Amino acid sequence: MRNGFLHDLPKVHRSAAVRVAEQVAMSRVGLDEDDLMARAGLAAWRLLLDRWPEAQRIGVVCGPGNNGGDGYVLAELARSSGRHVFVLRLGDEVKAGAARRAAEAYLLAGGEAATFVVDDGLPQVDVWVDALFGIGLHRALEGAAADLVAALDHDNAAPILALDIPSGVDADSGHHDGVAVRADVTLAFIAGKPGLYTGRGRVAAGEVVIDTLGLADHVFDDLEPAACIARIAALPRWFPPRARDAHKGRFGHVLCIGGDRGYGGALALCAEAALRTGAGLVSAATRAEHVPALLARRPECMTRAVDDASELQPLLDAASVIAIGPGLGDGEWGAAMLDAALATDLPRVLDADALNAIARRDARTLGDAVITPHPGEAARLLGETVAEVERDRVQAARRLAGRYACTVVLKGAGSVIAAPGEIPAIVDAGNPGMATGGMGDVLTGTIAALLAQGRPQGLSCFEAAVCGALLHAAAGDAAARDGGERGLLPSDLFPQLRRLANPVARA
Ligand SMILES: NC(=O)C1=CN([C@@H]2O[C@H](COP(=O)(O)OP(=O)(O)OC[C@H]3O[C@@H](n4cnc5c(N)ncnc54)[C@H](OP(=O)(O)O)[C@@H]3O)[C@@H](O)[C@H]2O)[C@@H](O)CC1
Ligand SMILES: [K+]
Repeated sequence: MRNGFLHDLPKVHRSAAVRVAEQVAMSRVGLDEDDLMARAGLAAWRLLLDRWPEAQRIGVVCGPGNNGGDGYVLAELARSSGRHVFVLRLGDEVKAGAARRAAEAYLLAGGEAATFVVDDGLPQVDVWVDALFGIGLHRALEGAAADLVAALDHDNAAPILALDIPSGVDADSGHHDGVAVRADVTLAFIAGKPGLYTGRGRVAAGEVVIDTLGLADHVFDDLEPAACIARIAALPRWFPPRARDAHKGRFGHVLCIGGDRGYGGALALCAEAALRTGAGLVSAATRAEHVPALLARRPECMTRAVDDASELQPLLDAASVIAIGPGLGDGEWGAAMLDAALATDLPRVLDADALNAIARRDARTLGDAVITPHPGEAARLLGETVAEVERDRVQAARRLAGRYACTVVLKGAGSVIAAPGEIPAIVDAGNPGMATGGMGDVLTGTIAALLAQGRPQGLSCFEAAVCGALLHAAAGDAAARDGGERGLLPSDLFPQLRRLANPVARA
């Protein structure tokens, strides 16, 4: 792995930044709103033709703003290409300017349009285009807009292409109140928006395609990105082949601590993930009763019985990175282990019961650490509700990173990684099959192993967290392709972790 590799990741921008970029482009290049709308409508029509070349009946739902304007441009292109096009609009008058001109051009050319009436239902079409609302949405959908979105959800079997953002989704946060279009494909204009990649917005967007509308990157030069997007395409650059003269001491020593009585499995998953992600050495410190099972399962892991913190000390002395939390429990034993781990200055990954303990203690000094909360743990760590965390996952991860002065991986659909002073990253991989017990333990071991291998070259906690969260999600996708999402086990990720961590060797 190389330092600074995150600089290459594609960036996404909030809607306010997109509007500034649009103004910069218009003033520098001499484009106007109609030009951009014409480009947006054309890009959408081309994508529709590419994805659904057989579609003859095309329905377009058009809202009152410029997102609707994009829809009218597409409708006219489809109509003039001989397709049967049907525009459904809301009762509202189309906003003056480019959107109204696009609507008038479609209607003057003889295009069909009707106002949506809930009792009439939806016409049968081959594809729907969602051009109700884009980045100008400021409130939850209600009335006819909500009824139309519900009809698209319940009374329609045709695929949906959303323009810019699925209507009802907040482009910046991905939040919606339960009423939002669920698209098969979303074509984002000018730049990706964070809300397309995480939380509910990720689910609503389906596949995301970006069209810059011909605007050069420099229109964003002075604008702080909202996040960068980590995709599987980055993995080969992050995992170059190992030096031929490498030795195990070069790849760090991960010490996994956890597995109070009755919780040995979580620690076994964490330790095996660290081994499969390429740590040079892996040790496990756990309750005596788990030692035989762990040794039998993975003799490569140096498993030790630890009853009190004094027995842990020699293991801490030998380690280069700590992974603590899986199966740690909420008893005195776990608390003593956590105290001993936090007393070192070793880099550490904290998960599960370690996070619950930290939330109870209100500790604020985690040092060189990665924490990997799911939304429930994040809510406890922040003293907020899960709904508050999920309403804007990027901001919640940033709040956590600020509060605990460490790197945060907020798990869930589109995991978000944040750290003080870093542009947050969103993982564009993973699937619902991964929502199962033990997946987090694998993530903890994966990140710890990357942290160990990066040292002493200086792979930061943030870099290891982004790389590890992507590797873990991509391994989950590969495992799901090989047998399906339902019934996917955390241990199914192990062969995939190894395969994905060796992309060059594989090619
Ligand atoms: N900017 C660019 O670079 C480019 C932008 N382009 C396109 O324009 C889109 C942005 O267009 P936009 O600004 O006109 O906003 P849009 O999303 O159409 O909605 C605004 C309208 O909806 C209304 N409204 C809002 N919420 C509502 C609600 N809950 N329920 C009901 N009504 C609601 C709101 O009314 P208001 O609240 O202001 O009274 C207003 O009338 C963008 O996503 C992209 O597709 C491209 O053409 C190319 C370049
Ligand atoms: K839309």
